[in-house]
Order: sequence, then C-alpha cells, then structure tokens
Amino acid sequence: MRTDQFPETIRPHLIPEPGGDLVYRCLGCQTEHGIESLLYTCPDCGQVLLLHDRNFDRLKAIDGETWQQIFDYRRMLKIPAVKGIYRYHEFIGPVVPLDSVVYLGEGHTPVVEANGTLQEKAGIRFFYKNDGQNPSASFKDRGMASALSYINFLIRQGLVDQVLSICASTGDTSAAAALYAAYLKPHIKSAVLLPHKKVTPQQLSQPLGSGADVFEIPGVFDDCMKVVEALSETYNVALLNSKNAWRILGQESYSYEIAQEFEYAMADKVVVVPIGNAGNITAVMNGFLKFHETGIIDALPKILGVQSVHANPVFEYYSEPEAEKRRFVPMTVKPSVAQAAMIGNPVSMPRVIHLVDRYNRAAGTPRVFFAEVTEQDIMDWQLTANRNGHIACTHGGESLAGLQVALKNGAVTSSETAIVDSTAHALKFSGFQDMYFQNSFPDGYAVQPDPALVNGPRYVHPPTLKQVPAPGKPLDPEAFAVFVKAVSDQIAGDLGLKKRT
Ligand SMILES: N[C@@H](CCOP(=O)(O)O)C(=O)O
Repeated sequence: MRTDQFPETIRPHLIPEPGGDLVYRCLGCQTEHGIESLLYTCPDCGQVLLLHDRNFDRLKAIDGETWQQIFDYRRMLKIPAVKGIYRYHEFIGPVVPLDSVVYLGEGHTPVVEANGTLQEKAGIRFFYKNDGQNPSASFKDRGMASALSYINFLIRQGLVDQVLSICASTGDTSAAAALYAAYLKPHIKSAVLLPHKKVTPQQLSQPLGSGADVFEIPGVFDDCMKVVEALSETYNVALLNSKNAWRILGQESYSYEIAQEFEYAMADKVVVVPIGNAGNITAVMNGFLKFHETGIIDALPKILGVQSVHANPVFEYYSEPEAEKRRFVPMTVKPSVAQAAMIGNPVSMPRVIHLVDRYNRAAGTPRVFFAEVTEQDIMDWQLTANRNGHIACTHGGESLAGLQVALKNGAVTSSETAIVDSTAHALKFSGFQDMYFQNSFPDGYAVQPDPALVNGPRYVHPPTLKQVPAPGKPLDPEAFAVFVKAVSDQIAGDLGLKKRT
C-alpha cells in the first residue's frame, strides 16, 4: 500500500521521524546523563541506568486509539526499518533516524495458541510467544537491534568508530551480539566471554560462526559478567549485556507486540517470563507501563516472573511478603536446564525492584508475581509442550511450569489468558532433551525421566537381510527390492499397520 492510500489521520504519523529527548536516568540518585557517549552505570553513584524520554508526554497528544491504528497501519509498510522492533519507534528509540536502524528480521515472533490437549493439561487458555524465531534464535536480538542501531547512529555521525563490543553470556546474548556486530563490519568487532563448558555446543557455534573473538572463562556467568564489567570500566569497549540500557529499550518491543496481537486488551492477560539476568522482565514491565501511560492498552497485564530453584535470587527476594524487610542476596547457582537463566546476581535487580513497585502502584493492586520451579518440572513441561506441537526451549518449559505454580497458589486463575515466553529456539538446548531421553542427567540436576515422555530412534536392520545399502554403494535392483520389503515389513509390524484391502 502506498502512503497516500492510508487514512488521512494516520498519514502524518506513519513514517516515524527522529524526536524525543532521551537521557540516561540513574535509578539510584535520579541524575540524568547525556546519551552522546555509551554509559552503563551512573558516573556519580555507580547505580544502573534506564533510558528516559524527557519529552515522553508529547506522545500523549495522540490518543490511545490513534496509536493503535498507527501501529496497525505500519504493519503494511514495506520499509525495512519499521518492519521489526522500530514499528514502535517513538517508544523504542525515538532519537534514532530510520536510516541508522539495523534490521536483521527480529521481532514480531509468532504467538501460537496451545492445542486443546495442552490447554486442558495446563488448566488455562494460553499461547506461546516463540522468541526463538528471532534471527539468532533468541529474544536477545530485540535488544541488540536497539543497541546496535544506536551505535550505528553514533558511527554515522562520526562520534565513534572502530567499536569493540563485548558481553558476558550464557549463550544467547553472545550469539545475538556477534551476529549484529558482524553485520556492521568493519566498524564493529565483537568479543564474547562465556563460562567454560556452561554453554551448549549449538550456542558456542553461533559467535564462532559470526567471527567473534570467543573467550571461555572458568566459573559461571556471574564471574564472566564481573570480568566484562571490569573491562568496560577500564577500556574503551561497548558493553552489550542488558546492563546497557539500550538493550532494555529494544526488548520492550516484546510487550508492544503482545499488546498489538491481542488488540490492546490486556485486563485478563498474564505474561509469563523466565528470569535470568532480569533484563527481560525489566523491559516487559517498562514496555507495558509506557503503553498504559499513553492509553494504548486498557490495563496492565499480570506479569509472572519464573526462576528455577537452582537459580532463584529474585524469587527469594520477593518471597519476603513485607517490602521493608526484603534484602537482595546474590546466590551461588546450581546446574540448571534453564541454562540461560543460571544467574545468581542479576545485573537488573535494582531495575526490577524499582519497576515492580511502579507497576503495582500504576495498576492499583499487585500485578507482578514470582514463581519458582523444579528442574524436573521444567523438563517435563518443555517436553509435554513440544509433544503438543510447540518448539519450546527449556526456558519455555520453565515458564509453563511457573504458570502451573501460579495457578495452584492462586496468583493466576483459569479464567485468565496467559502468554508464555519461549525465549530461545528449542534446538539450542537439545542436549538436555538427549539427557532426559537417555536418563543421563548428572546428579546435580535432579531430573528423572518420565517414561511416557521418553523417545529414541529405533534402528531397523532385519537379521534376515544379507545386504544393505551404504553411501556410494547402492544395491542391485533385486537386492534393493529385498531390502525395501524386509525393512518396510518390520516397520509395519512395529507400528501395527493393517494391509490395504
Ligand atoms: N541469559 C543471558 C545472560 C546475559 O543476559 P543479558 O540479557 O544481560 O545480556 C545470555 O544469553 O547470555
């Protein structure tokens, strides 16, 4: 559709123009800092930052319904820069001109309703949002598109050049960072730090394939994060973890997409997200708060944050019912199948504390809840989901297991509708499925396979067969006919097939 074919009321807003007045705002001392250089913590007090639009109120001059139409009409545009997370430009990164936007196909991931069997088992109507269908197969691409678009903007203005991006990762962040940095070659090079042997082979292959410098460090993610923080304090590098507030802005698109997908009716919705470094739950709350403040959504949805009992510092913090008595205590994590969330000291914890409070106050009632789940339940629910036509990763299993806990303890009721986050592609974590099927989980995980969920390939080589084909060694037609008959008879027998009459 050409722009002159859109309704007149929408036309002036269709193609976003740079605007807004973004600053870093410190969550500790509230000081604001300019965005001309990349800041990760407040130079005055060391606390984490969020990006704040000092001119946010200008967005309220457009009513909520018109905004809804703007986003809906923008769906039809063929301009790459607004095909991804920048469809919500005014809320994601208003200062970034469209020609600086880096679009690799991120965002607008499918929202898939669970089939009847799975909904019945789960006891609630629910949808998976498959963020594994992003370019590097996780939700981190949303944040990288934002952070790298901003860096690209700085490069184009001649404010920076030859950037070295750096991040600590349990796998997904490094894959996303390396991918987006590779796209901006030669201006950006990337280096990633991974905890040695705590990243799946598929995830390790991703930054290697994108040409990043990959460093493996003894310890766990939290140790890598400390090294990355030290490097970013001492050297001229661009930190790409979600400590970088531009990452949070991009990940807010997850909330905007859910709102748009459900026609902006959020009153009866529950958004379920797993928590690791806590950047995602931060972004999800902040995103919904912005849409609520501008009247784009009718209400704030419930948010359910889920952690494994093996890495549950956020859950532990909120398990103290009296707010004044809560103390955050970083923990030492144990092995978890939700490996991307094996984090004991989430960098966004101060943001979570700040935003949970704001969210609940804006809603006028508690709307943010937390659940902890066992490793066993994570695996069982992941496999159950996938047996019902999904591609949930272990974190998708964790989210679904958390929804069960919330239904049992009454935080969520069966009359609501849940949107469950599968943060990455199931294939990144297929090794855990193998361990489950082969009953080979090391003791630390405490996972025992449910025989009803176990599966494995069956090798078919009937003993009567004298010859079988091999690569480059086809059988002669007669021997091949014997082979086909013997093999198909055995498979038909195994499957209990009846002959055609
Ligand atoms: N799960 C993460 C850990 C780092 O998270 P980030 O969002 O702070 O970058 C990963 O995939 O590495």
